[in-house]
Amino acid sequence: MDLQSGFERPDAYRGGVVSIGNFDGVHRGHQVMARTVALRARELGVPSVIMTFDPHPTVLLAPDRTPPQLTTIHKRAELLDRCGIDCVIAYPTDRNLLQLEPEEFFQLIIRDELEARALIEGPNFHFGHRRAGTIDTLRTLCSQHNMRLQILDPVADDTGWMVSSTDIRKAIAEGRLPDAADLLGRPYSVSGVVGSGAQRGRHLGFPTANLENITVMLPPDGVYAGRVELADGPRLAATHIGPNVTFGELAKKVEVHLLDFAGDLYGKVLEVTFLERVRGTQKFDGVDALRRQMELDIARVREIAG
Ligand SMILES: Cc1cc2nc3c(=O)[nH]c(=O)nc-3n(C[C@H](O)[C@H](O)[C@H](O)COP(=O)(O)O)c2cc1C
Ligand SMILES: Nc1ncnc2c1ncn2[C@@H]1O[C@H](COP(=O)(O)OP(=O)(O)O)[C@@H](O)[C@H]1O
Repeated sequence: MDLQSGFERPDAYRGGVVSIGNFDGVHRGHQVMARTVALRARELGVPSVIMTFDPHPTVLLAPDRTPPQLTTIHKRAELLDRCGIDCVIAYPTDRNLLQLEPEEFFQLIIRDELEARALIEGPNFHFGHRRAGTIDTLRTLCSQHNMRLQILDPVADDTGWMVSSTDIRKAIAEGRLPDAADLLGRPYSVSGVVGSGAQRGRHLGFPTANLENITVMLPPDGVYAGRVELADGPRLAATHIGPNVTFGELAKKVEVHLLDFAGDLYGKVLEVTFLERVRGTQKFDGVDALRRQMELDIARVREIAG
């Protein structure tokens, strides 16, 4: 799969079946769209293309209202690849792009740059300056230019509600990780690079890999059951998010204790899933009390994730 920052290698995307959107989270609705794009492209023998934006347009338009991201651009590309997408364009959002009127966006991006053969979008697609372009605008422009357009039905959750990145963010913010997983079609996960901490974990009997450089949303402080995929197979993971209040620390950390594992993880990239919240962060009266609780946490992780 080809991940491009902007319009770098036109051969990989020109003349394809295209869908444009943020695709943050690549949730069940996005997956249906991406698979439909891939299927139509195979039928026509052309590339399947997703054009997305990195950063999210609201980073420029309303930085204080920018929602936390659910997926990095690399994770988005990986998940879209699994849906059969050939090329992901991560457009480095700039003011010029956001100023384009819907008709200009259609002409300059969809026709001149992408040379799209067909477009596939969801029912709430908007495009151009101030999101002025609607599905109706798009229908008119596509029929004027003889371009095929397919609008997909919304994908709903069990209660009939449309799956959305907003609801997934809400579920994660409230610690409802099983609900987030239902909407995503997989457990929520974050990736980080293992850095060094206070070197206390090994003395507690529970070494923890401290994950740094996490750029996506985190669930609320507390302990989580999950898994980590290592080169030699999966491991259960007890993850703590929050400050080590028992030791008088204030800095928020994300630390993963891998069950049934011993080895050096420094500098490695780990992706940890969050299956269920076990409890909140607590301040314990000393190391022994914390250790006893961590033993209970780990037993719980085995029940949930094992
Ligand atoms: C499963 C688990 C639960 C934890 N729960 C708490 C907690 O409730 N309160 C707290 O202060 N620290 C908690 N911690 C964090 C420990 O204090 C931390 O791992 C330890 O101080 C080691 O820090 P270090 O990695 O910087 O050496 C938890 C860690 C794990 C792995
Ligand atoms: N079961 C394990 N889970 C997590 N990390 C482990 C494990 N076994 C060994 N390690 C290694 O030990 C390090 C953590 O030890 P710790 O004493 O908590 O130090 P630090 O404070 O630097 O995180 C991890 O970064 C990893 O390299």
